[in-house]
Amino acid sequence: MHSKDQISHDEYQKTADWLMSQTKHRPQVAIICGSGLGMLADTLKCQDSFAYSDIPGFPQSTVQGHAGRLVFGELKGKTCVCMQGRFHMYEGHSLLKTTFPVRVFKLLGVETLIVTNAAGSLADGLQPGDIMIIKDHVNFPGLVGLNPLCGPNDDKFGPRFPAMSGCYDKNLRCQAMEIAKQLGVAGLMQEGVYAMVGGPNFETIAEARLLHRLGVDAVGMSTAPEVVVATHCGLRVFGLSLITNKVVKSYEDSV
Ligand SMILES: O=P(O)(O)O[C@@H]1C[C@H](O)[C@@H](CO)O1
Ligand code: HPA
Repeated sequence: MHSKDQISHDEYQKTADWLMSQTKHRPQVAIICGSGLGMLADTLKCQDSFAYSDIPGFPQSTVQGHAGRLVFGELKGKTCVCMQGRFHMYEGHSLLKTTFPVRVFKLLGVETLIVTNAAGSLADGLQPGDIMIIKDHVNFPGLVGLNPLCGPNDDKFGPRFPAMSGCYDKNLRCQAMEIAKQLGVAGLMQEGVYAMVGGPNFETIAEARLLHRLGVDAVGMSTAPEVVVATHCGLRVFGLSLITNKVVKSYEDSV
């Protein structure tokens, strides 16, 4: 990593200070809305919203279906901040830029990060329209050193070698399943393992078979770097994948 790619603590703090000067909301929960899930932010009450282009230091979203707005407000009695649109490695952002908002959330006083994404299913039991509660992830870019924590460690955020076992909070996963049962939608939900690939191309059949054999249930191109950075700085994490497609695993099914 080049030193020009580094982001100083002051830069995160400046963005957090600017946001706190613009809104009275002090969120406990941050929600990153994946592709097609941005409408959740529209349901917040007493909204204050900011275009990413107006927020000092914030990266810009280039993906269709991502509005590029940070929305503060109340959701079921909790003060939240929602990202309508996230940053992906395949857009050309450095991993520190893709995860920039997570550290800003920490400085705003957020305690819990909810990550959502669109993902392709590799598991027989996960159909398009189902929701997977993420119980763990395989961070393929991270395994080969494409990790936002590479480079000098910022001790003010967390330790040099943070543990990632249990990074998806067990209590939150259990609560989500209980609530799904109460709402009568448990049949659409199950826990599973998400894998992040770099993208932007979708998987070859050989790659899909490899992921399946490795125990991956759903695959996408985001989320893992945000969760790594959130866990590093002590945020509690809950994650959901909205299954948008079945990944093609058979040469007979390919077009
Ligand atoms: O932000 P997310 O992860 O929902 O973005 C979607 C899913 C894949 O990462 C990528 C291609 O579909 O866009
Ligand atoms: N592969 C990778 N990323 C994805 C997919 C997929 O099949 N669907 C949605 N995001």
